[in-house]
Amino acid sequence: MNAKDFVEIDGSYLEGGGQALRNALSLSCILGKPVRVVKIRANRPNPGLSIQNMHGLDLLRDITNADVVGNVLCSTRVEFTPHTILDNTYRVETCTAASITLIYQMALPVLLFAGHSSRLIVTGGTNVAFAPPVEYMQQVLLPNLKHFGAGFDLKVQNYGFYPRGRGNCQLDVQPVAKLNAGQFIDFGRINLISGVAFCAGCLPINIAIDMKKTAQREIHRLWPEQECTIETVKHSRERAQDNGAGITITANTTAGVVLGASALGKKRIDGYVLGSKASCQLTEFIRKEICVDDYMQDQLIIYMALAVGRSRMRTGRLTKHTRTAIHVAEKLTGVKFDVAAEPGGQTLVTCEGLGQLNKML
Ligand SMILES: Nc1ncnc2c1ncn2[C@@H]1O[C@H](COP(=O)(O)OP(=O)(O)OP(=O)(O)O)[C@@H](O)[C@H]1O
Repeated sequence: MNAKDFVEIDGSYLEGGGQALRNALSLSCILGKPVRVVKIRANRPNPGLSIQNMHGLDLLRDITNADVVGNVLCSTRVEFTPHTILDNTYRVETCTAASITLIYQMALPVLLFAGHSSRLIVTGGTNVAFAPPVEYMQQVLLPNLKHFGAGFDLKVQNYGFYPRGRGNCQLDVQPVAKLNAGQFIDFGRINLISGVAFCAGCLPINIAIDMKKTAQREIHRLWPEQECTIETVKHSRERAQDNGAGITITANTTAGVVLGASALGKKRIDGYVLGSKASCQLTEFIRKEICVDDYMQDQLIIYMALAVGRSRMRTGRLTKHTRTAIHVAEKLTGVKFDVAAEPGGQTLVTCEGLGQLNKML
């Protein structure tokens, strides 16, 4: 491969985390364009490929039978030349608490452009810091992806937490002929707030109950009449071997908006603090009447770039993650994102997508 045949992505740009690498590699596979990612995760305390990135990279190599240079731990430079997208059952065993959802974040868009359905079984962490909790993927990403005509089925066999992981999930993906343009413009009215507060291992169910009560109190303080159902769960030993606790809550509106917020227990777990953190985040999104929450923003950019037609999302201030995702998508697809600040403090992001068709169908 000639040096000039690679599209080069600077992994230190803006956020400088793993997301630039994930988006660059996913787009490389879908578009069939070789990429070179340099200065990988330059702004992280431990730069270069993380274990999670390595597993994701190897997975995409297997899915597209790609030629890869630089797929070793801590590598700051990778060259990736994809071939055809192959549907199959893929297994990834991270043997750590590497985020399962971030590995899915990388592979999901690619498998949507396969010829048949695929299954992706991954072991690692289901609820770990700096990554979407598995409940967020099920309750927030899935309904948001439906706006693009895409979907998946995600089953959690085991929950896994830092440091040992040992979670296990199965993702089933049906391919699409194309992605529709996503419209996230009208807020509508809140019709349901719901969620799940969990604990596992030696942690008592009271922690989950504290999370639930605090979150409900915060919601009812602002909207006394609002229905807010939060399930409390203590995962059995069969389904979660280690200690862990967290809460994910979502708000659904009459216009089909789904916003999510979460909190994850770390060393000293206080159910009141976690419940308050997640509910304050969610109420902030609701008060701003945004249609895409702060975490979903960056995760939707790749779908907007590939869709047929003009996608629109009304969101809050753009995060660095989102601006990074836009930069990578523009560089690889050639599409242009328009970002406009709105008087109410919201931001309108629009993009005429590339109109990528699934060549395998
Ligand atoms: N609490 C959360 N809820 C939903 N999504 C989250 C949450 N925390 C992080 N994310 C998402 O996880 C991704 C994290 O990307 P980032 O580039 O920061 O990865 P990273 O921390 O560098 O990890 P790595 O380098 O190991 O890939 C982003 O898509 C972000 O929106």
